[in-house]
Amino acid sequence: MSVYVVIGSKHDFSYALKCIELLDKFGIQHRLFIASAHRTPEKIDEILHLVKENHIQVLIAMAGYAAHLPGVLAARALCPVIGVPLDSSSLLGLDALFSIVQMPAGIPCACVGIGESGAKNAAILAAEILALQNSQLQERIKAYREEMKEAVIQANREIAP
Ligand SMILES: Nc1c(C(=O)O)ncn1[C@@H]1O[C@H](COP(=O)(O)O)[C@@H](O)[C@H]1O
Repeated sequence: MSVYVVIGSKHDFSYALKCIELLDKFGIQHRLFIASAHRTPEKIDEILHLVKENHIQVLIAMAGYAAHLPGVLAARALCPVIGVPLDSSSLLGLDALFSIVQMPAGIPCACVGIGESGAKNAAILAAEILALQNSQLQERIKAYREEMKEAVIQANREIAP
């Protein structure tokens, strides 16, 4: 049970961390790569080779600007790819969002929201996909939701004890 996380630049690292923190919480193994469909197409080949060799079931790809990285990975890998649009450009992630979400029919790329919450949701969505075949992981997702619920209940107690 392992997920590869690919970021388009070292400058995207803080978003990758948010995602990886949650993958760790769910006990999902992961490996992080920095690779760009534009700048390092050879590195993409290398990653895709590892995806196949290691039977990776989900890929998470994060990029800002014209975010071709998730779509290129989706075109070449058979497993689901979750794209995370990042707000690194002056268009605040709208450019990346459209690049990821508007894939032509035939090559889907899942797309979560822009930035940090998207990075977190990508990890949770990956966990949900993997949990289809793993009841222990399903239990961890349930526990995570319970934790969130508790946090809201606690916050209510604090404002209206
Ligand atoms: N969108 C892509 C791709 C790609 O799609 O191949 N490669 C890098 N990038 C993005 O460019 C932004 C600026 O990168 P730099 O800060 O390195 O110039 C990053 O947010 C990266 O994800």
